[in-house]
Amino acid sequence: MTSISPDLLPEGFRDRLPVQAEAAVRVARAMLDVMASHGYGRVSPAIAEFEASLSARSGGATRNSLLRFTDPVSGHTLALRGDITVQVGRIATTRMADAPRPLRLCYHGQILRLRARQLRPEREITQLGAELIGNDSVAAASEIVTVAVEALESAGVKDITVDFTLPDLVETLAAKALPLSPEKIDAVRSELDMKDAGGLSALGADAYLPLLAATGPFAEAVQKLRAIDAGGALASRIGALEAIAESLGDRATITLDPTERHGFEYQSWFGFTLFAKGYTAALGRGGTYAIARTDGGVEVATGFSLYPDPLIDIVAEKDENRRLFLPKGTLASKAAQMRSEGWITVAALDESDNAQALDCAYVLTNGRAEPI
Ligand SMILES: N[C@@H](Cc1c[nH]c[nH+]1)C(=O)O
Repeated sequence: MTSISPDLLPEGFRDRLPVQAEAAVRVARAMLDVMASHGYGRVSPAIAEFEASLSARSGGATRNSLLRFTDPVSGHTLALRGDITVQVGRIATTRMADAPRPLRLCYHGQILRLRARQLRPEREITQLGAELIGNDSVAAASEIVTVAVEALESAGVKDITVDFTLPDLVETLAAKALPLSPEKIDAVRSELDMKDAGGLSALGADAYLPLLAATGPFAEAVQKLRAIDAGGALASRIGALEAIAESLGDRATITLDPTERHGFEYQSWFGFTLFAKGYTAALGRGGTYAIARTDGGVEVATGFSLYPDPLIDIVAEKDENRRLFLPKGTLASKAAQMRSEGWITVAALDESDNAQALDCAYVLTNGRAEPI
């Protein structure tokens, strides 16, 4: 493929050409079909919204990552969406506030980031996911993790790993079992996130050091976490993680990294990241969270988002070429028959059209598809 001139598109944006664009649709279709089959109704939120409401719902952390602009029509600052989950929350608590709970919704679209991230140079990213609104129980988390894994499987992803985390672990322990002054909570959280033992000691938070070791394959890591669990503050969390893990069975490898916070800006007691063999970056993320309601209350929810861009190129590469060249003069009825048999027909418009040049792997010869 010809290289792209750097001034054709801004950094981090890309066009998909035929084979990749088709693979993107197929991957999305397969994943959305899984969500639909579990009862998730599709919503399609707006690409841009008022910046103030979008960032208020995004949990401060994403405010600086939104791409903003002034709308010449309304005069307001708008932002391009950076996470469709937040928009689904807005829809659920406004226009669908009276819909029965639990409310199952799914979505698919492009999101935008102001800046590229270390492992992801893209700024326009495909996001696809499901949100279960009105429930953040173990049953809800088990369903969400299962649907997420099934959605990845539907796109041909194998050797999936689900990494569990406890996003509010530090707050939970700091409340009583391992007391911390409120101003230290954030600092301890970020040292744990960076796995920095020295940093923790410097903060006088040695009691939190063993948490760094409670990481790895689920069964062992959960035992370590239980051994640390001062005063049983985490007993119900540990039980919940075990129940979710059990519901997954041997469908995926499960690991635990209880102090992982990165990317879990608004999740509450449960979070998970999806990885798969052959992919360096995470393919998805999810967890439990709370959505602000218009009456000042909150509503709990559980959901996941997948980021399928890296697997689209792989699916595209594996694509079998089913393009069949139809020489000039082929009967329309024959062409229709070949399409109904699953062929992609490419009709010659004049005698000079060439099968190979038109990327066909087969030519219709004596009424049959013959490989070139
Ligand atoms: N939208 C979140 C994941 C998520 C969905 N629902 C709950 N959490 C993300 O992309 O990081």
